[in-house]
Amino acid sequence: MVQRPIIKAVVKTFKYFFGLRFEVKGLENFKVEGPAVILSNHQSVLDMMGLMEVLPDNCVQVGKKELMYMGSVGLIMYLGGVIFINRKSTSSAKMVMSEVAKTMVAENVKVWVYPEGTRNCTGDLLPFKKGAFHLAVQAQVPVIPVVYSSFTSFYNPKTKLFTSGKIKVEVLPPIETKGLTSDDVTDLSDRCFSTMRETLFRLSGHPGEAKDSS
Ligand SMILES: CCCCCCCCCCCCCCC(=O)SCCNC(=O)CCNC(=O)[C@H](O)C(C)(C)COP(=O)(O)OP(=O)(O)OC[C@H]1O[C@@H](n2cnc3c(N)ncnc32)[C@H](O)[C@@H]1OP(=O)(O)O
Ligand SMILES: CCCCCCCC/C=C\CCCCCCCC(=O)OC[C@@H](O)COP(=O)(O)O
Repeated sequence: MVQRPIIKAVVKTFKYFFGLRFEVKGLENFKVEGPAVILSNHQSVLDMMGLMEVLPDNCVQVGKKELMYMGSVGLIMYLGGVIFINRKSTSSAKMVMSEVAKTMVAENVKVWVYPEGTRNCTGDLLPFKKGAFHLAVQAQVPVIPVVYSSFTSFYNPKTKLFTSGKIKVEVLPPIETKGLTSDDVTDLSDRCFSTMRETLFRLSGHPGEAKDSS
């Protein structure tokens, strides 16, 4: 898909306009052979810049179906291969995800999912939805967590705070799912949640947590 690198290159440039800097660690963790499910925290539309900053080749994202109707932006997402799901219908979303489990393996594609299922700019994580973990277990592919530090020091839509800022990004080591079954989904989700929350607090200098000094 020739359009994906073009979308990535264009969206990446938006950071200069918004005064955002990214400091990325762990990109080598994306170098797993074959498909994988990538998970990340989701704070705001600003995440689209963070997504493009690290997006590996051959990777599509899962998005809510309402985004498809956002005019030309929806069309660009469609052309970029975004998989649209209906969050209001668990059965329809599950059906789409099980198709994705088959095609990602057949076509060697990585799938990026926001397991919180919605934007959340509180400086913490929302409880994870299960879809991404069922997907990884059904496809028997690793899960790769990616964590972005909290935006709260420079971005808060409620108080209309929006200044320039630095976002720390860490791509964590892959977590294998080979041999896991649907009975293991809750454990897998809990494990990813704890690891990602710990990393979020470390990267953001959350009170009571060791602040990342780099
Ligand atoms: C110039 C401009 C250019 C712009 C270009 C930019 C391009 C980039 C675009 C990027 C798009 C980004 C979009 C971001 C979003 O839209 S985030 C919102 C959408 N994403 C999600 O919602 C993903 C996370 N959600 C899930 O995974 C959910 O689980 C979901 C599948 C949607 C189902 O929702 P829900 O029912 O609310 O979830 P639960 O997790 O509570 O599940 C209920 C029970 O069902 C079981 N379950 C879930 N999934 C499966 C499955 N696949 N197979 C089997 N069973 C499943 C789950 O275990 C629950 O049952 P139990 O309680 O465990 O018994
Ligand atoms: C003041 C902020 C202005 C920010 C503009 C930043 C520009 C960023 C680059 C890309 C252009 C727009 C792409 C739009 C994609 C929107 C993805 C998104 O964030 O969808 C929200 C969805 O996940 C969850 O929705 P809800 O939180 O449940 O509703």
